[in-house]
Amino acid sequence: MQVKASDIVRIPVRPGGGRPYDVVLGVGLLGELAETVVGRTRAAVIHPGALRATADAVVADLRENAGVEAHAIEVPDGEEAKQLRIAGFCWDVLGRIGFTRDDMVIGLGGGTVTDLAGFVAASWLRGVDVVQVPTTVLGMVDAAVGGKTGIDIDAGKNLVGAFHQPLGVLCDLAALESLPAVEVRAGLAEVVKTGFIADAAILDLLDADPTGAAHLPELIERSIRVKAEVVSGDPREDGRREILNYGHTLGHAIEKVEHFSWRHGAAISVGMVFAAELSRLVVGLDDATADRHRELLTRIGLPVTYRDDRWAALLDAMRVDKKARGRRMRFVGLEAQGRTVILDNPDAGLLIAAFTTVAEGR
Ligand SMILES: NC(=O)c1ccc[n+]([C@@H]2O[C@H](COP(=O)([O-])OP(=O)(O)OC[C@H]3O[C@@H](n4cnc5c(N)ncnc54)[C@H](O)[C@@H]3O)[C@@H](O)[C@H]2O)c1
Ligand SMILES: O=C(O)C(=O)C[C@@H](O)[C@H](O)[C@H](O)COP(=O)(O)O
Ligand SMILES: [Zn+2]
Repeated sequence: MQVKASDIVRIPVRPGGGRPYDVVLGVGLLGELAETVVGRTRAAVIHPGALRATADAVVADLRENAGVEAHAIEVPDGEEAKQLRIAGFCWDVLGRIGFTRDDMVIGLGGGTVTDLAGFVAASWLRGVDVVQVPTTVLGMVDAAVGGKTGIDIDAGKNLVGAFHQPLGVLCDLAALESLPAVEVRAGLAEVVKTGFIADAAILDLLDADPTGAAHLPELIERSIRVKAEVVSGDPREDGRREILNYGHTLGHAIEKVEHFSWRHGAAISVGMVFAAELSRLVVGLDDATADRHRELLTRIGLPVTYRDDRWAALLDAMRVDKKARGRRMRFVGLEAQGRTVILDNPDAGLLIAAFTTVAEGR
């Protein structure tokens, strides 16, 4: 997708008592990376195969313009990267190249790679610096910002990880030119989430152009601003940050049941429709807002239904969601657009009723 944006925008993230950083958004920013590694001895650029050429260019730039010993670490595409085996491979490489505490990891790729690179940085020597360079819409608007890092295990999505804030986030909109449309749509799911939980203008922009093309820089900037504000106030998810999990309880369960073959954005699209229906049943979310979920996500081209024969497995998966406490399942719900509420231990019958509205016979 061709993206035009004239200015460079810096969005501050001030995570509690932690180190402040900026999310930098603009076109042609990769050159800024060298400045962030000057003075270090080594940098490791973790990237997927799809971005090999970009990673090679970054490595060459860091060697020539920052004078560091730069290494590319290629990992599998997509969710395959978020595996213990792949984290182990990255640790092995860091060990082999003698990576020390003042060296720097760079996560170059979509949300899967920024989650993995962040986790590798959080765990290597108990924590080294990471700069995130997201190259998907989803990575820019959500995954690379806020320091949630992690990997998947058989028991579920993101169950092993750490909070580890990056030193900075560089969103080069030029990267999106090679991003397939299906990945843009997946990223728009998190943008829609941000619209429903916080910024109504996002929903209006997407209503006007559900491809996102006409307003992509503005949609990305608005979403990052919301995420930056939320994680600044609650970096370790002690409370308000949970709102960013809207649609994720069922969404993550679908990802697990589908053995991580669904795109994250597609799964949380269904998850948001479910959360809206549950909100309609439990806290009286108005019909127009609830219906707007299905309408808008469908117009974007995201799924809003899921097979009806997996409810038991989905329930099991939802019980190990990170928001659960003891035997109580907890969901992020909506009382109205922009007004989130925790739905604490909803009645089992209401959960099934909400699921019925997204269930599709096989
Ligand atoms: N940590 C967080 O706060 C957070 C937030 C949201 C999502 N996530 C995680 O993010 C992941 C999803 O991220 P995603 O949607 O970016 O998927 P992804 O990382 O799998 O990227 C999608 C695909 O696009 C390719 N790609 C990436 N950039 C490209 C480019 N510029 N041009 C062409 N191809 C490119 C990738 O190789 C991959 O095949 C999930 O694992 C999800 O759990 C994390
Ligand atoms: O940043 C957050 O906080 C989020 O919840 C953002 C989500 O979009 C993202 O998918 C996140 O990885 C989910 O986290 P988890 O704690 O539910 O694994
Ligand atoms: Zn998400």
